[in-house]
Amino acid sequence: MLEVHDLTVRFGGITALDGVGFGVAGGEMVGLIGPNGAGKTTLFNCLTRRYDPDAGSVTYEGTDLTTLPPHAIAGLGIARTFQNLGLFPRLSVRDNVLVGAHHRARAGFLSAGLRLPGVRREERELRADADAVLERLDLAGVAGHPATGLPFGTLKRVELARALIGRPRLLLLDEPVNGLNAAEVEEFAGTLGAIRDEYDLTVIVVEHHMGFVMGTCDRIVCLDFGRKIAEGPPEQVQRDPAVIEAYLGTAGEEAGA
Ligand SMILES: Nc1ncnc2c1ncn2[C@@H]1O[C@H](COP(=O)(O)OP(=O)(O)OP(=O)(O)O)[C@@H](O)[C@H]1O
Repeated sequence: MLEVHDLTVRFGGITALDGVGFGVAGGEMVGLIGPNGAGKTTLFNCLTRRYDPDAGSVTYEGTDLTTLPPHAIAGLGIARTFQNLGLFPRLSVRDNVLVGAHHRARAGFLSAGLRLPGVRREERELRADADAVLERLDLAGVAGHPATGLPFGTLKRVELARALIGRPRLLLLDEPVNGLNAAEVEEFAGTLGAIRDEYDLTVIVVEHHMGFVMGTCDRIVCLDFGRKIAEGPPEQVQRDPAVIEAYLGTAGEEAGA
């Protein structure tokens, strides 16, 4: 489904990604790990066209993403969540979720302004979809509540709901369990596993919480200083000397164990 080939991104003197390559098959859940500054978010930003790579390619179902404008990404079925939540504090939970469906709305400026019947039908459909996603993620009770003031664990689920309403086939999760307590992490892992099947998703997840990554992912790719230093099944990557060395000194605070 996705083929990352020889991807290189430089910021001035810093090489954030240095010839990184790996593939992701449809239906897989791949964990992207590595110490702070390894290049994980930069890689996500290349997949969603926020950054232009200096070299390399990203092929998604046969299309080279690097040739497309950023706004085309959602329409291809790629959605992401953000490490620090990208929600609008004053908008209700439902409206925050609906923001994730913007590329599905077909109505133009004029027909929307005139509120033609087709526009009203489209709005009804999107609202019904939003309500279904909210219900599925146990958010129906806070649908009308502004995002501000809600517990962090709830906001993380709102962020996931907003990605899901875009009907993605490839879901990119940036530190989805960061800041959650142990019980919330376990619950999120269970929800994600179920949703992955229900929505037929392929998932790439960046996460420092090793228990979560190793327990939920089929395969792990580990970056360090912009390079891929290991790739394989969780049990193999966990034992990889290069991975252990990369995490030495930071393992205690980052492992989230
Ligand atoms: N827009 C930018 N301008 C300059 N340098 C950047 C930019 N974005 C990332 N970097 C640098 O690129 C390197 C990789 O950063 P990146 O955020 O991708 O790492 P990461 O693995 O996601 O780290 P973390 O786990 O802390 O989120 C770092 O040295 C970072 O400082």
